[in-house]
Amino acid sequence: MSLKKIQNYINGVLTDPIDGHYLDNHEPATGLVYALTPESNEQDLKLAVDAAEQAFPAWSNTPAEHKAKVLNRLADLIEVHQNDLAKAEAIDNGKPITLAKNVDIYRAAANIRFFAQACTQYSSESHSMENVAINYTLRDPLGVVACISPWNLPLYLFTWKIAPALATGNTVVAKPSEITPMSAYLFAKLCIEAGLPAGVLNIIHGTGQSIGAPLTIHPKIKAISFTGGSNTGTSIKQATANQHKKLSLELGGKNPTLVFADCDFERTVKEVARAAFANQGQICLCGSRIYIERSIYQRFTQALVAEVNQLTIGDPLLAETQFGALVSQPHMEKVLGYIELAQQEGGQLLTGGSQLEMQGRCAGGYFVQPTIVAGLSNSCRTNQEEIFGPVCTVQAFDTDDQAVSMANDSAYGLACSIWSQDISRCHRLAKKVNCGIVWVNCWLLRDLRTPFGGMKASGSGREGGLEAMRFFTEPKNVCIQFNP
Ligand SMILES: NC(=O)c1ccc[n+]([C@@H]2O[C@H](COP(=O)([O-])OP(=O)(O)OC[C@H]3O[C@@H](n4cnc5c(N)ncnc54)[C@H](O)[C@@H]3O)[C@@H](O)[C@H]2O)c1
Ligand SMILES: O=C/C=C/C=C(\O)C(=O)O
Repeated sequence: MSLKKIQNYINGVLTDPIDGHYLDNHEPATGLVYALTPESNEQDLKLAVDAAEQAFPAWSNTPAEHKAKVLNRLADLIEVHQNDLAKAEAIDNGKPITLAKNVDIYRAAANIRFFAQACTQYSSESHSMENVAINYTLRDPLGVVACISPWNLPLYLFTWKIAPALATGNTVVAKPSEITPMSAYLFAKLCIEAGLPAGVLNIIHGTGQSIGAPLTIHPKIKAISFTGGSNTGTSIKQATANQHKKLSLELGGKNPTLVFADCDFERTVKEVARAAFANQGQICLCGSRIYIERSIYQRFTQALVAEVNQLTIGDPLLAETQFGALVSQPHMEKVLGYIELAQQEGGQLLTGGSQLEMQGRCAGGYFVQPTIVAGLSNSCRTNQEEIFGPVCTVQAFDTDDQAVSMANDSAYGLACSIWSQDISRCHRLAKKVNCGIVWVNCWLLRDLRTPFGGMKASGSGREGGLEAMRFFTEPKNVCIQFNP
């Protein structure tokens, strides 16, 4: 069987990489190579950046209504093709197809629609100095911007960046993860069908080393919106330090979940399990450090284990599957290594702990049991390092202050969830936890208008809603004095 070759999308055309180099693209559920991803080089990159540069004057002067029309057409096409896109995402990433359809693909269309509308409503501020002068603030697009995205929510996080970048009049060179390139490739075809002008969006495939790093330091790139690991974020910061580019870095997490005795018990068990294990724990927002008030610790952990043990684990392509495969063999090995470490550090497995041997089509897949570890202190590596897989720890706390200090005892600061019916307590703690996103009695509930991002090693800058519109534009104040 000949393998499907993914193509770059440069200047409005699907193109093969110039020197013909490809990487194997594995299906995580089977371990088999099913497609080839371009390992593009700097010549491909030059074509993409030049195309974006040439497209910038016309696109940046396109009326908002027209940009909105094209973007809405793209969102419509995502919806028309939602089943195919969800299937592609499940094959490429290993995530359950139902999750792909209801979260990844649904939200990809929603992102594009949101920013299509936002650009028609975005207006600049003015500041009157009574009868002396008026200031108004221009918000101009930046030029050619880079959008670099990871493998865990491939199309969703891709559109998370390119939708606001395009809506504000920038042109884009985007690099999806080389591990999950398929949905971005299919998306390129939809861009052509939607009539997005050539060069406005260019999608270039390849590794971080061959394309990611050269893209970030390219002198024509004015801003970088990056989602990925904290170490990669640091490299980008260092590599671009003397170039004065605008940077938005959405990085890793090691998110605390705080469960109080007065929570709505049954619902909290279900949601805390979902927060820890959705997408096999491969969401930067997953709650992987679970802190439980001591009076309910035993009952809650037992119920959590029971909840996790009844998850339907299996072929990502089956509608009933709730828990699929990890994204790659190296990632699976990393996660299994952490499970080993957790035990060396003195942790006890309450459930899980091993690779799962599957039957039939999925026999060679990268499946790891959802794993819950107890008995570890906060300071051990298992509780300090991002595992980014189906592994969480449980610990007991006695007081609100102790819960906050355990939550904040981390290099990361992305998200926290708090489960209690005492809303005053939730409000008090929400102010005290050091992270960019706090969910109270919910997790991953998203309003696209809200600021999204983290503190400390979880990144700098915010995207989402107005924050994204601001990131992708340069404010320029114009002060006009009236005739004295
Ligand atoms: N904060 C968030 O919103 C958020 C969302 C999703 C994932 N993440 C984080 O992403 C990580 C998992 O994703 P990953 O393994 O794909 O991350 P990664 O950092 O390895 O890769 C992310 C992207 O950056 C590219 N890249 C790699 N090295 C580069 C370099 N030197 N310069 C420029 N680009 C480079 C990759 O090819 C990929 O496209 C986890 O740490 C997770 O927490 C964060
Ligand atoms: O893995 C990271 C998940 C990011 C999610 C979002 O950006 C979002 O929910 O908007």
